[in-house]
Amino acid sequence: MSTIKPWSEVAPRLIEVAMGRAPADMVITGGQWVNVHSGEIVPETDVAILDGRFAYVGPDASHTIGDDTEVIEAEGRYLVPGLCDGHMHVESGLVTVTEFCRAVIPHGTTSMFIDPHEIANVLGLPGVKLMHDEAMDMPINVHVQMPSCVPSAPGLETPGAELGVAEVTEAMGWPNIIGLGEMMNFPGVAAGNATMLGEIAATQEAGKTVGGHYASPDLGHAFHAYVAGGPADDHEGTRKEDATARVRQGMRAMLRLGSAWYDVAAQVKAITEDGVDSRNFILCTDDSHSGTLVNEGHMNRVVRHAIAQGLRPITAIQMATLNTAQHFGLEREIGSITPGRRADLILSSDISALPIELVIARGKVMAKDGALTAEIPHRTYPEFAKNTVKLGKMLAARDFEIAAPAGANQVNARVIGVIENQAPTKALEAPLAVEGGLVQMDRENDVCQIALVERHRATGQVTNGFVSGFGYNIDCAIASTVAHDSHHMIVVGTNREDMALAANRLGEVGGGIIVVSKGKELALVELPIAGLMADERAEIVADKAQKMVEAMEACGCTLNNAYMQHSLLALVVIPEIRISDVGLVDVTTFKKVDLFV
Ligand SMILES: Nc1ncnc2[nH]cnc12
Ligand SMILES: [Mn+2]
Repeated sequence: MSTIKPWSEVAPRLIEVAMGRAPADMVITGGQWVNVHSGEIVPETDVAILDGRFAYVGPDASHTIGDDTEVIEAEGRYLVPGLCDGHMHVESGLVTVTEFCRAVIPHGTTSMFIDPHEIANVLGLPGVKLMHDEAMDMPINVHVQMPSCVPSAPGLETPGAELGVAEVTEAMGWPNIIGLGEMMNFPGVAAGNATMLGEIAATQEAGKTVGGHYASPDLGHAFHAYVAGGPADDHEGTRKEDATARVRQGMRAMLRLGSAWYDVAAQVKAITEDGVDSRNFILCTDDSHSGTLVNEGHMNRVVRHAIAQGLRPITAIQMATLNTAQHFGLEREIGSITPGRRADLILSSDISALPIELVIARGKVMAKDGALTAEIPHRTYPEFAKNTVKLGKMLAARDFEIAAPAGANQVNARVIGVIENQAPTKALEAPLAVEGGLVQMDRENDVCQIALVERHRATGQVTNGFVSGFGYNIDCAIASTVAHDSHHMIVVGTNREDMALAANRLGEVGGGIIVVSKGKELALVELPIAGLMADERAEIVADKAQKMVEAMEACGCTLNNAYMQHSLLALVVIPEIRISDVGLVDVTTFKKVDLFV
């Protein structure tokens, strides 16, 4: 258990160190202090640390050095506060909280704000508690938001569990809950839905932060009503005006750079072009899969990217440290290198390229030059969190057949259009031929089938539809039990026998992602925990995921991080159109729509 003593308990000893009456545990000398409070870079600064907290930050800490003090010479390198991810889903990394932390600490991440609504949709409150308890044992600060929308859109999907005001109220009493997870049911808020407002009230009464999710381009009355309802931030903006609107209304604008959501560049223009105050902007990742974590980075990648868009380095760093801490009411615990705060600090020789050369968390050296140097014990998950894929029957090609209306020899079908590097989809229509009473795919025009296979209640139910934009051009099928947010199983394919094979195989292994073609398994990423996560190291999962990506490419896929798009096709709270166990959902009207126009 990695505990951090409260400031009040450590204060007397911090004073002794600052006065030179007692030795520090650690002193870092001669750094350039990235002061996120004043916006300055203060040269020749020393830092003294005791009991995991900063005791002294100033020009000379020699009076705090004792015989057993560990002295680290910064030699003019930048002293950067440990980086914070303001909104993320651990499950999108395909690994557990422990393995996610193991992967991101070397990138300089020392605080994470996680919304475990993914495991909540599969295992309910017990699943949230599993990740909440695991997070408390981490050597970095992993704060948990209580999921607010399980289901994400009542009546439009049937997840494996349901959460409401009672569960939120209970969780608000847990020690590591920082607030409410993203309030995705934005039409419900605008409609004054009692459950949504009850959850928000329970959060506010507990003095905690309400996370938002307003995934709509409508900045009119519905947006104003949403803000009035209480959500305090939002990460679903994609345009400059989205960011400005949120900040003007007193929300924090969370700009995300995930594996496949590139929403920083457009929105940061509100600051760089229009001069909007940056203090209410926060950087986050939302969804990073294991390959991104292992090969590109985590919050260091987001900060570098934000600087590359023209932000002053200190502004980008504020958006990933102090701004985040202030948003969650933690500015006196994390987010800056100042006395009393948790001693989370990065040493870096270049404030723009931000190479992460040393990572200190809670006063302990955790990583050097990109490699973890501290031990983090492996976490074993209980049996109830496994074998969560319940298909109820062996699926066959006929389960994926789409019957045409009687007598039709052509139909006009609604098609989900995926958009590269964006979470939203396009609602398309396509003329499709009918043969033998069955609607045919149109590989020439990149229209293949999509199916949602119900996997929580063993109903054997399959909902079929069409999708476009992946580029698959041979007989193949890709199936995944990571299918935000209800996490049934999404199967995309050009061949119905392959679709059945893919689905049945995932049922056998307890969940994951699989690519099959012409009856052969090309790649498989097993995710035994809730069908969402592996309890293996991120490097191993990333390697398997890379083979999965290459297999998708071998099937003709040309999309960047197509797996991420695949995993969002059931997310009935991001426009324009999604597939659900209730059918096709128009997410601009929040209504079920027919497959044929
Ligand atoms: N951006 C997002 N909004 C809602 N649910 C999600 N699950 C993963 N990413 C999400
Ligand atoms: Mn969201």
